[in-house]
Amino acid sequence: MNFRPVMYLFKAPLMLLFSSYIIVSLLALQRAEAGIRRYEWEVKNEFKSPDCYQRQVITINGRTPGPTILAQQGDTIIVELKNSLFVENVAIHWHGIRQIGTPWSDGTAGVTQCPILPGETFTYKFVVDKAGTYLYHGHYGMQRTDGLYGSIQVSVPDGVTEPFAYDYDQSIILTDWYHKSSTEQAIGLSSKPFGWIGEPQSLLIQGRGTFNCSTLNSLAIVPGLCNTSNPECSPYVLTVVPGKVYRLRISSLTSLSAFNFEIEGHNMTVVESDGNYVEPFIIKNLNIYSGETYSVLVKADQDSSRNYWATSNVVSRKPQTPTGLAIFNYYQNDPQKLPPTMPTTGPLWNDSDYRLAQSIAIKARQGYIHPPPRSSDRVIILLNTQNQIDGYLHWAVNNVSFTLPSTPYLIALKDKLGNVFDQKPPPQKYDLVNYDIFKKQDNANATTSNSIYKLQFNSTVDIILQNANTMTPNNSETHPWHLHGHDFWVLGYGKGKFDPNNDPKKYNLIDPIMKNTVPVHPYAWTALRFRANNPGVWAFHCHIEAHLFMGMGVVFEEGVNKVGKLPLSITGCGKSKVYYRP
Ligand SMILES: O=C1O[C@H]([C@@H](O)CO)C(O)=C1O
Repeated sequence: MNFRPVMYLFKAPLMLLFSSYIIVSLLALQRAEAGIRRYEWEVKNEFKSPDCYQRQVITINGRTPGPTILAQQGDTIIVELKNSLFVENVAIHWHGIRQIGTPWSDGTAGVTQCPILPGETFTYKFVVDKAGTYLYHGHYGMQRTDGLYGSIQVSVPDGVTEPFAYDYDQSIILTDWYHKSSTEQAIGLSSKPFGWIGEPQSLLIQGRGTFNCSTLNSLAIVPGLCNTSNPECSPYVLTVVPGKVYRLRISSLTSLSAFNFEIEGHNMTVVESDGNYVEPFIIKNLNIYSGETYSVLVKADQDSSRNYWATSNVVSRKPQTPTGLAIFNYYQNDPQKLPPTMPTTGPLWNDSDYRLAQSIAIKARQGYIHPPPRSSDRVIILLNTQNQIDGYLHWAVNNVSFTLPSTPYLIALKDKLGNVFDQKPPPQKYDLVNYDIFKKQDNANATTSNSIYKLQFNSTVDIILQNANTMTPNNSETHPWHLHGHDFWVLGYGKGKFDPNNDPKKYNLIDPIMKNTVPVHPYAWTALRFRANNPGVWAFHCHIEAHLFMGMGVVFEEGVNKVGKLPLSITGCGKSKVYYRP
């Protein structure tokens, strides 16, 4: 009897099993590979005309905004960043990414790393652990203002669906734009007499705006410098197909301005903010502060025979900058065809109640609520003020204006490099009884310091941001505060002075949204809660570029002894350059 066919009968399934094993393994390899997103970026100085006026900007691979990072939850992002700037250092912060286990990749020069020197290549490597809308931008000096920024879009893992449906997904970054470089701005801010940056020259939507060249002072006119027919500054166009739903990931990386964003004739349903699902609410226009991100759903359900305006308008400060314009273009109309209407002008710039109401409306989405701890272990009240220190204008928190040490905190603390910064802890609160937040104050005892708050690892911390009058009578501004390394619960907002005995009773402990950036409104307070459970050193600061530069920030340390071995690549400045010499 010939057994061969029988053998083959056994062999065939075995071979099938084996080959399918190989295919599955190969697929698995591909999956593992697909989980790594590698980028090579070159950061350069170039001339560009984002609003038709040519100035020096900072580009990534020739672009501002830089390339969008598209990733899936759980992916590892590797960015090899070559600093080809002529004379400036650089660092890039991954805004909204918590950097769990990789605090050295947060990209905050002076806090988590030494800045990257010209000619050097630095590798950022981190995991995007939560789906949502995030950003990246320069975090050295005020380089974000020079156009060094972009979007990070993280999608849900395979097999998971979002709690809302849409047909298309698009990131749109809103900014304000200055004709002076960040260095010129920084010189003014740190001079005597003080040179304020002033209001922006134009507002950009996804890196494009239009400056009215005819308003240039005749002395400033250099042929070709301002050219409205330059294609670089043609308005941003979003082409939509009638009947389709668009998820627009609207974010703001302004230097100074708070915005109101609107798409003429179209409602928006807010569904996500800073990487957290929002209980959907419908709005005509969106107030958005620097450092915030929102996903809104927009249905292209209006008259498809015409185009519509998408606009950004300055709110909270008296607008002196023309409306930012983009075109919401219904497919098959000419994308350049201007809408037949006047662009929308937004709400009254000084209607803070309107903005406060929208802040209060934001709640966590049902089914996606992360309830906060019922109580906290520590309450830190941070009074936001303007001050004069030795004749220089600063911003301060509890009368301490923040400065950076030359040795980054993370290296100094983790590797015990000694007292490279002021060891006296900054104040936990201000004089709640006597300080009048409604009056211009001298704040004569204000100082500058690089001291930090040390938080007990795993403790629950409440932060109360208390706004006050500036050094201008009858003036209080809006400050968007951004926390690195964490999302926090937004427990409440209130007008006037925070009352530690009664206001906490009104906190929302049921369905507060978690965010990483939140505004404190004029003459008002905002209460946040977070768990100090991410080993590292984290900045918390006003996201207005000039205000941070003027000292409006603090730093938190938590569980630094639990941080893994620091990569050598983050060292090389301050005391760390001596320490690591063999
Ligand atoms: O920091 C600031 O300085 C100016 C003004 O207060 C002094 O010129 C202003 O509007 C700020 O926000």
